[in-house]
Amino acid sequence: MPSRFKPGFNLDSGSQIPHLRICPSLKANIPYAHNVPFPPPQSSSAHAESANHFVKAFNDAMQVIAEREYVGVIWPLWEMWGDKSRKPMEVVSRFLDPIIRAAIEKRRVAERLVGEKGVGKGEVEAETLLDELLNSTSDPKILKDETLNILLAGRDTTMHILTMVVYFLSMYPDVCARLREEVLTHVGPTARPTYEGIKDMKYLRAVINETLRLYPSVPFNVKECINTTTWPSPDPNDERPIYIPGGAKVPWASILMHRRKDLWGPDAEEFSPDRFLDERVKKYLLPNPFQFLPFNAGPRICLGQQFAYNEMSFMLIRLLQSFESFSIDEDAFMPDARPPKEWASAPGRKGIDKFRPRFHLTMYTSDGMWIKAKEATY
Ligand code: HEM
Repeated sequence: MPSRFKPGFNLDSGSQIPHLRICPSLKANIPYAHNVPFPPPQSSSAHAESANHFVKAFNDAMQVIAEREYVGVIWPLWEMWGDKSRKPMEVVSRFLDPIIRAAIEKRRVAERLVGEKGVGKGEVEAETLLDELLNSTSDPKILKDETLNILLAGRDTTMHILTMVVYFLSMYPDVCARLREEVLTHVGPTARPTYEGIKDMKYLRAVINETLRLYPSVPFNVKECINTTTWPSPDPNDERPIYIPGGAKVPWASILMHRRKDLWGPDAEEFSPDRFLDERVKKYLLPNPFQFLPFNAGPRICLGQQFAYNEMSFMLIRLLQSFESFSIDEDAFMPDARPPKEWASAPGRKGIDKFRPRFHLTMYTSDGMWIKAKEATY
């Protein structure tokens, strides 16, 4: 890992989705900061290029979809002269379609072989998400939709939180040192983290949760009310309920709820992982667990929640085994990815943080997060 990151790295776990294994994108070029004087020559292999185009087109398509959400039901008027998602989706399809066709073909061959040996269909061992999906269908459209769905749900969300954890570790070296101590005590400097071991790492979970609280990957959400209903008034002195007509769209923002001082205490804007471990749990969180909703709740709760915790923990343990501290490389940020100067005097995180958050369907940092990492000496 350290050798790959040698000249400075842009943490983009999204390009390393091991569970999907649909794009061998580690072959794609690692991005270099705009101010690196002598970036090493970039690979121009066909695969590197198509993986880069795919990532860009996928992001562009999400931007279009997010804009449609902002505009609301009249979005088709905005696209009277053409479907804005068409071009990026063509690039996405050019990348994905051959992978899906190859997977279907591979499955056909495998099933023919197991059939000849007398083993039934559906018993082909699934190694990847696509393999698993192929156990249920060979319809290329469904396979493509499901793959893209999981790519969006499972890549950008996890990528954002990993990026933000590393950002917070750079901002708060004491948190980094304590977390690294936990990693070395529980896992050691080189051993492979296990599911059981990760479960015992309370501080790691607290760091991830505190990051999910302050910068949730899905900061805004909107649900549609199917039937007319009423909600209790949020004002305890007002007994009159709020009328919600059937079909009404109800937007809500976990990022605002997660930072409310009445719900989290006077230090709600501070990065303090201990709030998930000390007396603040009893005081603020336990009486009202629904105030912490990075994965939403109820029947549409994130299906990948546990997977995500595990994946992020694994990645962070591996990172902290290799590196002992991090610092933000402010000069490496493109000028428009830095927070505007006037934000410095703003209250709360806006005045503290050193990057400019962006949002389409999920949160992200434009131009990545530029961090310097100090290699571990143990
Ligand atoms: C930090 C990581 C993640 C966060 C913060 C996150 C957050 C969320 C949220 C807020 C929703 C609900 C959206 C809504 O209200 O409609 C959701 C849904 C979903 N997530 Fe995640 N997610 C994460 C990782 C993952 C991963 C790794 C996967 C799969 C590998 C995944 C799969 C899904 C799926 C399939 C849904 C849709 C569930 C449904 O509509 O019934 N998520 N996620």
